Amino acid sequence: SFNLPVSRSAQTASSSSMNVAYLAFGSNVGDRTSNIQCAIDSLNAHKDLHVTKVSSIFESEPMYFQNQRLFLNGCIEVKTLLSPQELLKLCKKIEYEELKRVKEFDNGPRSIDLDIILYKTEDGANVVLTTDDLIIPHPRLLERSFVLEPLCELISFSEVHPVTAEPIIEHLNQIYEQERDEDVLCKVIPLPRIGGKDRFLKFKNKPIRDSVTGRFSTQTISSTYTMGILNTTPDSFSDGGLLSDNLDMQVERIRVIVQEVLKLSEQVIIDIGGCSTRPNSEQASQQQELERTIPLIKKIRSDKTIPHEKVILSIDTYRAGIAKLAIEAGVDLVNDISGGQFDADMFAVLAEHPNVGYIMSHTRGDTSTMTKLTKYSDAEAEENTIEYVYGHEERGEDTVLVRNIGRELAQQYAKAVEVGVKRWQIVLDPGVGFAKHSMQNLEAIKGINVLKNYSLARDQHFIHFRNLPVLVGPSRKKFIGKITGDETAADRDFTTGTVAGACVGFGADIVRVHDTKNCVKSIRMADALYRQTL
Ligand SMILES: Nc1nc2ncc(COP(=O)(O)O)nc2c(=O)[nH]1
Ligand SMILES: Nc1nc2ncc(COP(=O)(O)O)nc2c(=O)[nH]1
Repeated sequence: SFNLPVSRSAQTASSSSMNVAYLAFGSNVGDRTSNIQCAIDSLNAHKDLHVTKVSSIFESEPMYFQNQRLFLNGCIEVKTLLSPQELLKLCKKIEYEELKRVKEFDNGPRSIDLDIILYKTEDGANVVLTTDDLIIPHPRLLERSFVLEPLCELISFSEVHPVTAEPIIEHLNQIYEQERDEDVLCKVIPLPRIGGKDRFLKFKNKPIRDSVTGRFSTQTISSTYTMGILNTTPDSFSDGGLLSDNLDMQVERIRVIVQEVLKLSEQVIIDIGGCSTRPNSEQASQQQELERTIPLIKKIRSDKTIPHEKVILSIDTYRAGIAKLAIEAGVDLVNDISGGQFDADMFAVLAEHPNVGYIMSHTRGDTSTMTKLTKYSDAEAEENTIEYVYGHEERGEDTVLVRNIGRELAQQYAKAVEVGVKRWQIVLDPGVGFAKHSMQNLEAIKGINVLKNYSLARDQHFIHFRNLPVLVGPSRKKFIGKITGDETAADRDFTTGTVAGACVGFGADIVRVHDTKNCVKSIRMADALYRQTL
């Protein structure tokens, strides 16, 4: 194995006055996401337990007994005063009393399964226990990618398995070495159900071995999402507000976008904006933004001719109040160019809606100052911070910008999960065109895979962006014009298609574009070339 930075958390666990346990959750009966959310809420409600971290959710084929529904799995970290036996009792109570689990047979369907996989006492020592009803570490942990993958989002790379004494992430790599189909997991972002049916954003992640380091990092092999834009602002720089204040025309435009994208995709995302965010633009009032967006969202969602299970709506806003109303009106995603910096209430709104996705973008300052805040260096990295880009050796000059973006997004991420936003809701965005000059925008795009593998260890905190999807919004932006000479935004569509394809090549999972008709083709071509998705 390789010399990994030992994260502070491994050394200072003793400073926490609580025991730390890692639980695995699984569900394949009923409304699986809601079962998972209820189980987490029930655990958190216990006076002697606090849920401190929640992983992504992965959908996977049932292991052992195939003839049943797909499972949703993930892991959580809890701090607790409960002993392992008391914790087991609490898990069983939640499974059988609160979530009415009915155990038909071993490895069979279940509304919820809560397993204790690791348990550390307050001095950081690992518990190793074998009794009739409880074995710690979980005996089947090392054969299950649907447990190890989410667990590796929560623990530092140096965390070792208490029995094998090998880094846990090494055990995951050993599973991936076998290249089994069932280990290609699908990371899902749960969205509001419509008509009692599950709706997700899905990202099928294939473990790819890095030829230099021999380590595995996951690469998305499912189709890249096309996010169409509906700017309802009269001054939006790119389409001059052609559609502003005409609801029927806007719905017609949406119908066209839906039809264009669904020709080549399973789903389409439409981003509805009511307040321009281009540099130095005058900011619409909350009331204006509300009038431009909420009636439109309601009209779309009440339109029976639109296939809502395939049409995913996003609200492009940095205002918590607008986000809340938009969620109530039927949006599935909140797209916040400020990453929660402009409105302190934004994260609380997302924490209340665990089945709404959150696009957390990088920027600095505000729309009137961001063009000047383009100095990126390693000076900002605090001395007690260990940064690491898992699977990539680059930690030199060529990743300074992206590691800065990662560090600043990690700060927002930490605040968000502190308030109760779940990791499974979050999509990252490097913020192309926000607090970056032209060449830096190119670097941000080229560094997407570095951002996806960014990790930061500081004191008690370990944050890894593993499995977080990345959205990029290059469409018609100035950095394109700077290179092609196209002064006006509307002349940049052809080149936006080129850039959209390149974004897929560099690892983007969602690309935000104006000209959906042509860009969805560029994106599909790039999937065929880079993701072997035909
Ligand atoms: N994909 C998937 N397959 C499974 N197969 C069996 C069990 C039974 O697990 P247990 O031994 O902990 O009861 N759990 C899962 C699961 O959570 N996900
Ligand atoms: N997530 C995300 N959202 C965005 N919203 C607006 C704009 C500005 O472009 P527009 O005025 O053409 O919408 N760019 C982004 C972006 O890059 N990422």
